[in-house]
Amino acid sequence: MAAALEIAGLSLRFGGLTALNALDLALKPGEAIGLIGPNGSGKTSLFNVLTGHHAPDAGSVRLDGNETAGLPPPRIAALGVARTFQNLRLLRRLSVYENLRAARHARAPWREALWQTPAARRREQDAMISLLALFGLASKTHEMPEALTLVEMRQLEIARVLAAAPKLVLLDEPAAGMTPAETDRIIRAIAEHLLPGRSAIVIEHKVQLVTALCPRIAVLDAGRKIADGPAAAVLGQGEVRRSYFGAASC
Ligand SMILES: Nc1ncnc2c1ncn2[C@@H]1O[C@H](COP(=O)(O)OP(=O)(O)OP(=O)(O)O)[C@@H](O)[C@H]1O
Repeated sequence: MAAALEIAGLSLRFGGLTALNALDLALKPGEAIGLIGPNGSGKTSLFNVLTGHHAPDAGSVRLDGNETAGLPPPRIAALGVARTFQNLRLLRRLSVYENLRAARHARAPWREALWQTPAARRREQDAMISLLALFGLASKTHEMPEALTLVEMRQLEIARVLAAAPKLVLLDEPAAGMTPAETDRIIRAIAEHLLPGRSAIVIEHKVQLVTALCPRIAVLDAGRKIADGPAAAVLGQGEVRRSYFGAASC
């Protein structure tokens, strides 16, 4: 089966610091992979290259066979890559509904946003409201993001990703700051609404979330991939346990 995402020999440097070092990683269509590694191991840098926020120093990124490395972020978003951020990036001056609509139009052609017929605008409104309802936000449509709880903000971020109808989803610590019960809720929302039919990379320090969502895990350490395979096997490897969980847990 052709890869949905194929990363080969990817390197990214910041001056003398190598954030990504000759990284290879391939995802099949519909595959969800967990990406773990200690702080500073290059996880967010990889997302930044995949979304076009950093141009790599070497290597290639192919999305459905199309080279995307070095393209600007709007071009990559238009090709179907959407992400969430570890430190939420909601549009604070826009309502919940407007946040969702802006995310949809980040992928849809601008002409579509400008020249919508009243019927098309109504259809879009209905679709956006249904999406908010999926994430338990129907009663918050006109609220500003600051009025939401942390879980609601993260639900909105995930709804924004879904509104962009992406092929590849990049989730950066979607349960950061959440209690175990809240983490369970977000796991359910991601599993039921976001992952089906899409490829995904999930960065997360919480093993509970990674193992619930991702049958496969890759591990980065100092910009290199040190393990990649079925979740249970990878988490059981001595090198991974030493690098990720610290010597105490070995
Ligand atoms: N814009 C930047 N300029 C300079 N150095 C950077 C920049 N972004 C990241 N780095 C460095 O690149 C390395 C990889 O950082 P990155 O944020 O990708 O790691 P991470 O695995 O996502 O870490 P964390 O789990 O703490 O978010 C780190 O040493 C970091 O300090």
